[in-house]
Amino acid sequence: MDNYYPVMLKMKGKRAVVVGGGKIAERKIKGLLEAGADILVISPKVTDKLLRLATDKTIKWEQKSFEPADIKGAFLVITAVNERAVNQSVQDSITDQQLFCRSDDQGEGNFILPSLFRQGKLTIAVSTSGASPGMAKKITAGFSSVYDDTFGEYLDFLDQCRKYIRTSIKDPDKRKRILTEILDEEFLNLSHKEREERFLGLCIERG
Ligand SMILES: C[C@@]1(CC(=O)O)C2=NC(=C\c3[nH]c(c(CCC(=O)O)c3CC(=O)O)Cc3[nH]c(c(CC(=O)O)c3CCC(=O)O)/C=C3\N/C(=C\2)[C@@H](CCC(=O)O)[C@]3(C)CC(=O)O)/[C@H]1CCC(=O)O
Ligand SMILES: NC(=O)c1ccc[n+]([C@@H]2O[C@H](COP(=O)([O-])OP(=O)(O)OC[C@H]3O[C@@H](n4cnc5c(N)ncnc54)[C@H](O)[C@@H]3O)[C@@H](O)[C@H]2O)c1
Repeated sequence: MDNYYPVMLKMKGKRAVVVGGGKIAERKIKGLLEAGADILVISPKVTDKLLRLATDKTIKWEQKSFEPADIKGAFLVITAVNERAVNQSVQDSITDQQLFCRSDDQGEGNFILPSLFRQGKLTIAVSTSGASPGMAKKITAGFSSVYDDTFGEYLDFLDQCRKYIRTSIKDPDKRKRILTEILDEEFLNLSHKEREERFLGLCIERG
């Protein structure tokens, strides 16, 4: 089997159409919302949560059965309908340029979704290539004890340091050395102030 090719998609403002408004659609929409997508749901019925999101205009909902015109111009389409024939008609309407996930039949779409763990800027995506979504979920659940809030703050610190180094230190070897040194575990357990002091010290020593 060919492996899937993992990517991190920019979805901000991009049209994502979700066909179906049940439990599975709700779960897929959660991830799309976190990525700032422009979400349109096509479904005769939606869950209470999706109804609230539609009422406060966080998502758009057209209360109707699927028709091919609904996905025209969409960047990404997910179908999660409890009737195979409807999911098939969505698939039949997809163009070669559209990203398409078919929730009831892995082999038929051109992408699948991983299970996600997020902590600040850290995202860990786990896929079993469709072998066992339940196992993917079990694996991601294990990361919460390893990467806590402190790690999220540390990653923000690394982000700031990297931006500073990229503009202030011209020598690529020095850059690389400092960027490697701030990955040392000792930094994780320092306070924000202590981290900044250690970092500036390193820049002076190595720079
Ligand atoms: C990871 C996660 C992400 C998400 O949904 O956002 C996700 N499924 C999750 C859970 C889950 N899904 C299912 C169960 C019941 C147990 C079981 O069947 O094993 C559970 C467990 C549960 O709900 O606890 C049933 C199921 N799933 C698919 C099919 C159809 C098929 O296999 O063809 C059927 C049978 C439907 C039926 O019976 O008719 C297909 C897919 N599900 C995928 C993703 C993609 C592969 C991911 C991978 O690489 O492993 C893929 C291929 C396409 C896609 O949907 O993207 C999410 C965990 C979220 C979290 O982390 O909380
Ligand atoms: N990929 C996954 O992670 C995963 C997990 C479990 C189940 N599934 C599969 O996903 C599908 C959806 O499951 P669910 O539990 O959300 O079902 P559900 O019954 O809760 O929801 C189905 C939704 O489809 C809508 N619908 C019905 N006919 C429609 C039409 N013609 N046009 C548009 N919308 C229509 C319904 O109004 C409803 O909102 C099922 O096929 C299920 O087997 C996928």
